[in-house]
Amino acid sequence: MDQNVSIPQPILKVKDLSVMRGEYLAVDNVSFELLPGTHTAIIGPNGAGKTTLMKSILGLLEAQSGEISLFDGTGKRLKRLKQEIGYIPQKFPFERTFPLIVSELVGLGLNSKYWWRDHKGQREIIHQALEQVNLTKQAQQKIGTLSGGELKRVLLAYCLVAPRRLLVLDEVLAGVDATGKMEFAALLNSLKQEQNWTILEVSHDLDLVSRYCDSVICLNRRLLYQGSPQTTLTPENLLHIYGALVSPTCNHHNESSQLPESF
Ligand SMILES: Nc1ncnc2c1ncn2[C@@H]1O[C@H](COP(=O)(O)OP(=O)(O)OP(=O)(O)O)[C@@H](O)[C@H]1O
Repeated sequence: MDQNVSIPQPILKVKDLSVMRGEYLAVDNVSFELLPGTHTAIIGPNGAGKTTLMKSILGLLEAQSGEISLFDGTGKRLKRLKQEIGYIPQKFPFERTFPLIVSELVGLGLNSKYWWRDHKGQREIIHQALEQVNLTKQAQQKIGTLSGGELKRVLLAYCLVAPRRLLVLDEVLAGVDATGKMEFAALLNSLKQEQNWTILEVSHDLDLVSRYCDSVICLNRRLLYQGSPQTTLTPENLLHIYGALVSPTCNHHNESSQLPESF
């Protein structure tokens, strides 16, 4: 065996995780691992515990039992490493009259690694992030005036201004139009391929999941299936997961040549 070949270590390990929401066991004994540079979707019906699982991984909800190991970090080190996680929540409630403009919101994503830069350097990083999500024209716009889809892209730009190792997205494409979804998926794909970002995404869009994700976690409180889109998104499994006949419109995994070239 070649001693020089390094086996990639998981960036995230979840073991026997159970999480209560009030009196309700929302996540029941779930285990999985994520390898760096992969894009994984969590799918499942409403109320399946997807958001609960995400929030627990991020340390926003306490687990009842089980273990979560992120970047192999513990204690203070883990706190610092958490800066390397980008998170876009399902809901982003804010006061719409609050006088914050797009570029200011994106700038809040600069973590301590970039605060030492002068204003010009910071402005350049913010500009590049807005360019990546195609929102440079909205840079001076008040955040309360953005459309739902634009706000999602601003939040992605917020994650892009600092180097991340893990991007956690909770139904980030809900409310984004068809072109926007394709562009979003293309950007995620390039972050994964060119910068080795790991992406963990809750999604109800089985078509996009089947096109762009490397692996799928099917959840309904318990982890029902895990594997590639081809092996998990079968009609039999989907009937079991959703209790109804649903299917991705087609199975086009690995058709990455169809991705738009830039956002
Ligand atoms: N604060 C809470 N108190 C009690 N129960 C809660 C609370 N928050 C969520 N739940 C319940 O926990 C379960 C899991 O909720 P969760 O939001 O994780 O589901 P989900 O899979 O993300 O759903 P969706 O696809 O609808 O967003 C649901 O039955 C929900 O009603």
